[in-house]
Amino acid sequence: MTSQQKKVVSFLGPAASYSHQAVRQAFSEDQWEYNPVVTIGDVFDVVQDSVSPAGLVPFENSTNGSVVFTLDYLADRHDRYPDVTVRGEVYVDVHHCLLGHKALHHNLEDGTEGSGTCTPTATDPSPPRPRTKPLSSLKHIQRIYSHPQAFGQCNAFISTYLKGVEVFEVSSTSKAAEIVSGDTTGTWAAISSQLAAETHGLDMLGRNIEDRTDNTTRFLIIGKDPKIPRDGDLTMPNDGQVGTKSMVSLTVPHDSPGALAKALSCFEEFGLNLTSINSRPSLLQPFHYIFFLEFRGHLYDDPGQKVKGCFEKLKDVAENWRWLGSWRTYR
Ligand SMILES: O=C(O)C(=O)C[C@]1(C(=O)O)C=C[C@@H](O)C=C1
Repeated sequence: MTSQQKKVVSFLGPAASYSHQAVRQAFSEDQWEYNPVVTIGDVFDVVQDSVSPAGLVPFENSTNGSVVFTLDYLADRHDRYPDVTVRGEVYVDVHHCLLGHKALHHNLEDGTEGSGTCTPTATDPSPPRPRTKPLSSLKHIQRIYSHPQAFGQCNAFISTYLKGVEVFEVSSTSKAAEIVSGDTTGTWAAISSQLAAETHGLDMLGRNIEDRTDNTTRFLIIGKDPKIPRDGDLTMPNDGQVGTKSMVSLTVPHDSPGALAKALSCFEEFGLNLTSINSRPSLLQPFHYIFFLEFRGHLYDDPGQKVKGCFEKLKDVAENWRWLGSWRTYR
């Protein structure tokens, strides 16, 4: 297939981000052109504006929770993304590395000294133990760069071995590696992937520095036309499907006792199993919320009319609600 015939999938770049790795898992490079963009908002923009029929965004991490940037775009408070729907999901095992430049006079003992435990304080009497030790001295490190999500997944390592080091939040983990590759002082480090170390020729100062071995990020595939990517367009096989999921966002009358319970009972009534609930400020009034519900079921593969039945009921109890997509799941 020539590059002109390929469809475009957009994701949070630059190359070597975890989003890029998720794209490689789900979209064959034979059929898809990979388009790294700068922010999660850019992914929504190019999908809504039909520049790209598919996009991929991080949604939640098993250690650090929801990716609030993505929830905020799905909340679509300014009606900027009326046609964007979720079309699929991809899971990536996330193993972070500390990347930078080894100290010139490097003494291994410098980096691994201490008991590997963080000092207990009044606010954190039993701080978590890091799973791994640095691979070389970190005494020279003065700055660490990464995506806010990645910092939240490596608390124990940072608070034990990089205490007091200045933290810089950037748009992605691969952006962090790119910035550190341009460092001429040799004192900056990035929390990023093994692929980013190879891409930017950085030294590995720490490996598997995430707090938990089961650290996993779930990404959502978004599209505009519900037929793209249509079943079978993805490299993900049709076989191996374990079920379906859908997502809705909703607001309920704030001063009506039981309003949220009534909305949730619509799912119970039709035997639809909820798999996640998130909320973000609605920004209509302070401390009012928009809720995001995911459940097992598919709007267009709905033999018992359960999803349609639930949505009919939801119309009566929700103030506002929106179907945000239905997709097949593989785990
Ligand atoms: O920065 C990246 O590499 C991303 O793809 C973003 C992101 C996220 O926002 O969750 C993805 C996976 C990891 O959890 C850390 C960062």
